[in-house]
Amino acid sequence: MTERRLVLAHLYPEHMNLYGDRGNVLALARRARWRGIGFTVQAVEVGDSWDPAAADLVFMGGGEDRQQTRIAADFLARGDRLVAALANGLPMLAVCGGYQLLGRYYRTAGGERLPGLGWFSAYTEPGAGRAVGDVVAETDLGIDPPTLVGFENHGGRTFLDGGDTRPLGRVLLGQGNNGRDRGRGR
Ligand SMILES: NC(=O)CC[C@H](N)C(=O)O
Repeated sequence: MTERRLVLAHLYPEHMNLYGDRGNVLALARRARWRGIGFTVQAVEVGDSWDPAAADLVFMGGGEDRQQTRIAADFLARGDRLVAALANGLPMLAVCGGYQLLGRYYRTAGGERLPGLGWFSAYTEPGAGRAVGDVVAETDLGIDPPTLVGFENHGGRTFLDGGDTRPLGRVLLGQGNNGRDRGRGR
């Protein structure tokens, strides 16, 4: 029998780990173990060579503006290959700062514009004050109950603006993408 094995690429674990985003990787590793699936985590930091096509899953966490600014150019340079792999069906979970940089751009609280990969049609502008606290969103993912529960901590307000980009859920509690349209994630 061939051994089943998943390779997860964890992008920028050193910088993009604002509030224990690494826990997502630990949960996936544990779930794989329960199912007898081998699980390898490949950490990818600024300057590391990495071929997205060799990964089965990609994870990227969030970061403060300073950390996000540190990794932004490196992430953008990986854009063509990563977007090609995503278009080819590679699943990616991106939290907050990682998610923001998959849109067209993220503007820091200090006004710097960090270009994103443009994988989906969205942009992020700084808001008045940080959105911090618990979030509950209702999803169409077909899960029972249909609610996702999490924690948010972001200064940026993300707006989905076209194409088939749809939010992950409708916010029942908290701010979500921008505090206005009730969307959360993508
Ligand atoms: N939680 C985060 O990843 C924060 C992302 C970004 N620096 C913001 O404040 O909006």
